[in-house]
Amino acid sequence: MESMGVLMTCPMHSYIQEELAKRFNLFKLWHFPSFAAFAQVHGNSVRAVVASVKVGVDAATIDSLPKLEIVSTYSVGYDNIDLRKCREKNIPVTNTPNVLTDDVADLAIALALSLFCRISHAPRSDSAPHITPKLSGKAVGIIGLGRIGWAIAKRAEAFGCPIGYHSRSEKAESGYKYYSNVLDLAAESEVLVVACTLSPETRHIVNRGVLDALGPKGILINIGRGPHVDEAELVSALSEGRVGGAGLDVFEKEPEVREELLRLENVVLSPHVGSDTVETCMAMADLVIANLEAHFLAHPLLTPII
Ligand SMILES: O=CC(=O)O
Repeated sequence: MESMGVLMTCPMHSYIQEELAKRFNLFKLWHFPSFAAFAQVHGNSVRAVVASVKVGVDAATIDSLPKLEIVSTYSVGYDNIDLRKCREKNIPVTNTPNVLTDDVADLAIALALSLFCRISHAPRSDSAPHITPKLSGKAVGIIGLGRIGWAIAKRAEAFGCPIGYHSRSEKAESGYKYYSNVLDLAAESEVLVVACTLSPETRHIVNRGVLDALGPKGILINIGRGPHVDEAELVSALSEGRVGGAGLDVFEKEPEVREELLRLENVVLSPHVGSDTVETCMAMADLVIANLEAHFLAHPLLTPII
């Protein structure tokens, strides 16, 4: 498959770059001055695009690559891939579900623990008492009970937390309390976790009303996508003490992070690293490659979205 042209949209973990380069004719878009400059010279050679959360694939990119056969994103989320255009052109799209579920769920719990226990604010000496709320037993509300939401629920259950959730439909088999309305879920939660996929319907699913329902003792954890939360409203709610705290791995205008969030005391931030462990980066890379190989060998795709 060495002759198959594969375009990476942005730098990713060195393992995926090396493994793709061993198997395909790899183009690294960031080595070119612009996409237009790249497409003019190599556009006809690209049979596959490997995207990621940082740089997806829009309609114009797809239209500029006449031989494009498949898009494989090195992420579980695919909100930055133009699925409508891919459908129109019969281009399959794959993602990397399952392999990153544990890491993202672990990070959600880590952010909650860090906020409650104020780990990064703990004094170095015992000059001042460091007494904080505890996570164990707090009511946890999860927006989106998919694979990741479910894994977060299992972890929170181990902390003795009662679990509620909101999703498009009830999942009675979970045994958790279902809320058809996010406001009601927020009102009954002490920890509200965003774990749904981003779509026009879930954009700003956490708005001023939801933040006020969560209240001054509640904390918000977002390991989904930045635009799930109305960030301007979150900043106001945090500054005015209308919400207790926030643990955020994702931001509305990544990679930018609002100044106010960097200054607030009741906030813990991580730079969209939910799946960035060594093991998971390798597993995600292997899945991207397995999908590309399956496609070029005309085998069934492992994790198709469309
Ligand atoms: O955000 C991370 C992913 O979608 O994989």
